[in-house]
Amino acid sequence: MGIENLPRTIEMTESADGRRTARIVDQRALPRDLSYSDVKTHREMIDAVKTLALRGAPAIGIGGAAALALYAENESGADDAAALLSELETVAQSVSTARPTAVNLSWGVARALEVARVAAAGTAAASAVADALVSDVRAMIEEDEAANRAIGAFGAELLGAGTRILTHCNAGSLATAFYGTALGVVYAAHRQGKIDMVYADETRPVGQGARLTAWELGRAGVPCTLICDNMAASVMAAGKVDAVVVGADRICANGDTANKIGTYGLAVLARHHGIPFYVAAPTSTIDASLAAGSQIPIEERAATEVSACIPQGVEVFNPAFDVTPANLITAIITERGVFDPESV
Ligand SMILES: CSC[C@H]1O[C@H](OP(=O)(O)O)[C@H](O)[C@@H]1O
Repeated sequence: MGIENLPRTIEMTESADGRRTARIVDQRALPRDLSYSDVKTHREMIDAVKTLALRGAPAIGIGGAAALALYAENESGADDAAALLSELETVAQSVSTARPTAVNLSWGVARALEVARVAAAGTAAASAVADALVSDVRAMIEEDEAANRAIGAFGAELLGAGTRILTHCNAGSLATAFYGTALGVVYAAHRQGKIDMVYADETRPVGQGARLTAWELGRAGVPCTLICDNMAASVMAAGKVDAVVVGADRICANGDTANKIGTYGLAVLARHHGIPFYVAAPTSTIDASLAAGSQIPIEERAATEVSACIPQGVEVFNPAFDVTPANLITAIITERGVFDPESV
């Protein structure tokens, strides 16, 4: 067992019929089945992101860029580079708004659009633009894994022997191209023999912790105890947690951080119990255009995610994320190093 047992979350390949394909792990089927979906159009990618087949901030950033590459290779009938670029400007709008909170999605789409613009400036052939888009998605995948391994290394330095971590949702290999951010810290520290236990919050309502984090850690051979979200306080009070490490979907200029709903509560609990609270994220998750967390758009999802049996006439509130203020975050771990939240 080890991280080599983990699947690659997204890869650009070709299907048997020769069409360009983004092969993704269909995370909706885990932990029951490890199955893959072959995404061939930008609308299929939008659907994969909206339905959480592909999820996790860095992973959907790569998916967003792949959507433009798939459009260019499989859908466009443009006669030349200029016409294709014009079509991609429209496609980019629909892809980048598939989910509002993780800045990585719009970051990945914007990067792809710039790759297309640069390619189109140097060629009249639409096929050359498509090739450039596919190549850059592959580069993005490699860069993301490298960033995660750097985050892991920096994060592991913060932890001592016998560390017990609590984490929330899935900021693991499945949320990225490979290796993960918060779980990247866990994997690096585990390799150094520092991890005694990882408490994984189930993470209501969609269960990314139970379905994905516990599955990943099991395959990687990392000790994991699954808990309900409402057990985190008691586990901390019992002195069983040495550090909380979570991912992020958007980090503002002042260090306020959006992450899976329930993260803010963990930060308050950690502060009450004197436990360090770390956010692990690549710099592509930083949105310096937003001054503070109050400006972060918070996705609200379907009521049916909360419960299958909702009494007639009962309202349901299902925000998928919340914002942790910078003053509750001990440090933000990026591929460039560890930073105070206010100076990230
Ligand atoms: C490193 S992934 C960041 C972030 O994305 C997850 O949200 P979702 O499962 O809805 O895509 C969760 O907030 C992770 O911490």
